[in-house]
Amino acid sequence: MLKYLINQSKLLLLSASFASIVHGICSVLLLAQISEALTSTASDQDEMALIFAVTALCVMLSYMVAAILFERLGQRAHSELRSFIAQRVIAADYRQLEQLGAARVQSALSEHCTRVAEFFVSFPVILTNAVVVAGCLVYMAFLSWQVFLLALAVIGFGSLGYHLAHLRAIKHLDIAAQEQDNLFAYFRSLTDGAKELRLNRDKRTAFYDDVLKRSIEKVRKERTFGMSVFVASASWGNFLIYAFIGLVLFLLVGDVPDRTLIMTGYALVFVYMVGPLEALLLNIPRANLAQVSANHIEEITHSMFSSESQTDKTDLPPLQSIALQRVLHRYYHEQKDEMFTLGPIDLQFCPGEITFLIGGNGSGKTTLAKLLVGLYPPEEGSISLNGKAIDDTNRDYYRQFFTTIFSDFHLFERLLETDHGNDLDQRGNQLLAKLHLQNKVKVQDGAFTTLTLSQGQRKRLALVIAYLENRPFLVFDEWAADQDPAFKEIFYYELLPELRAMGKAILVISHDDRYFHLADRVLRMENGRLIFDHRKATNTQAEITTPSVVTANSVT
Ligand SMILES: Nc1ncnc2c1ncn2[C@@H]1O[C@H](COP(=O)(O)OP(=O)(O)OP(=O)(O)O)[C@@H](O)[C@H]1O
Repeated sequence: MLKYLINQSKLLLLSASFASIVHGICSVLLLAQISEALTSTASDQDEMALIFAVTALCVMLSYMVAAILFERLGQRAHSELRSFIAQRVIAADYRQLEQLGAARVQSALSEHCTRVAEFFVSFPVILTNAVVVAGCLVYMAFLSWQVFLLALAVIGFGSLGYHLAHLRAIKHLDIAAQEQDNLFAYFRSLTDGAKELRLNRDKRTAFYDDVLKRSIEKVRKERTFGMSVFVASASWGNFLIYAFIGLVLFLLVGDVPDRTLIMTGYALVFVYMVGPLEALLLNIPRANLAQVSANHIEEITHSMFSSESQTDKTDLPPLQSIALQRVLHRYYHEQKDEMFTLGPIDLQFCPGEITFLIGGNGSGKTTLAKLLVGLYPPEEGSISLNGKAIDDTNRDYYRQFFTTIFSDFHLFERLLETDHGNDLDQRGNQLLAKLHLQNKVKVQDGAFTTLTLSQGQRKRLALVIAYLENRPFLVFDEWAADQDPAFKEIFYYELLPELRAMGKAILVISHDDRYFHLADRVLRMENGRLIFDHRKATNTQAEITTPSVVTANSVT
């Protein structure tokens, strides 16, 4: 992931890195000049002052350029990551997304993105300071190769300790990153379960103490431990620096004739080098944290692969038929080690027909609807549209034939269809009046004026959108369950027949047995199997598996 971002902004990164390196080199040159000025007795002071001034100017300018470029890089990385993840989420197979869960996606889009973007803030600090330290070492080698060799030995020793600490710390940061995904799910429960938490004190206390607080604590503990290991290793590095300075000043240099002069030179280099070294040691953990987040984002986006080709805008041909042949879908419940199997199911749908899908809770009605509309690809069997088989290459195209209102439907504030023409507001408001919502909400500039409505009213808004979308096949999953009796009548007696008259194919998942007689066809499911299929128009009736389960009287 980091590599991808680095590749995306290669030129900017190269320029920023170049500016950082120039900054590091100029800083070391400045040091060399200070050292020379302190120890030399030369008479060309004016020339030295001029060179010093030019170098100082370069230090300032290169720092400014590097900082601005890296800030731009950080912001760009942040926005690119967000767009990248959002696009992957949009394109991902629906089932993958269901399995991944909203909390992990939220966590990737917010916290992990921020941490990766921070890499671009710590990167220039690391780069500049690495150059300063390297420059100081070169300067040291210039002063004495023995000291230089000792410095290399200390760096090697320090790096080994740092590497061992790194392995340990990363393990804990990984655990914290995983727990953070759970934490985001609990944060959602804070708002989604606001009513339940207020109504039940024990539940509220248990949720806060045993779930939320525990998770917050776990993230804190793991992250603190991981970062403490890094800080401890940074202190170890710090100690080594001072041990090195002591060794050089009191043992290596010894009692030489020019001791004061040599000591002044070394002292200056050391004092100058300590700051950058500390900054280096403290910023490397931040880069590591970014790497952990980048790995996490990669893992998440990897599990959101898309097996389908996306559809370009196409005009849909008239719907003639949709056929399901021996389609099958399984859900595996890992915790319970249980499998729910839907199918194999054979079905055919035609335009201008109202089909009711009925059956007990958990019998598989919604799952069948998801298979029918192409949200789930069949694990076995096939689906064909107008005689043409549907596969990964045309499933997105196939889905464009449907408008659905599932029980967990989502309303977008804007009417996002692109080809509504200029009269969108007018048509939207006419439909709002038709669905008795004209006093509650309006369509203005292609958007609803409010979505703060009752659940029944929100479902009517979803129906407005369904009318506007004007797709050939409509699927209503217990749409009327939240409607008052008067509007239920309107839905079943007026709206459904009107849609049928428009030539739409309609699948209504319903428990409203008072209206079953209005259907052209009734399907009943039980335990993932279609056990009853009755078509009124042709008066054909098929009891598909166990005839004793349903009697024709129950649906006619
Ligand atoms: N996303 C999912 N992941 C795993 N299992 C699921 C998922 N959705 C549904 N199931 C399981 O599949 C079975 C059928 O569920 P489905 O929602 O299709 O039933 P339904 O007939 O629509 O029920 P209801 O009338 O209560 O809405 C259930 O036993 C449920 O546990």
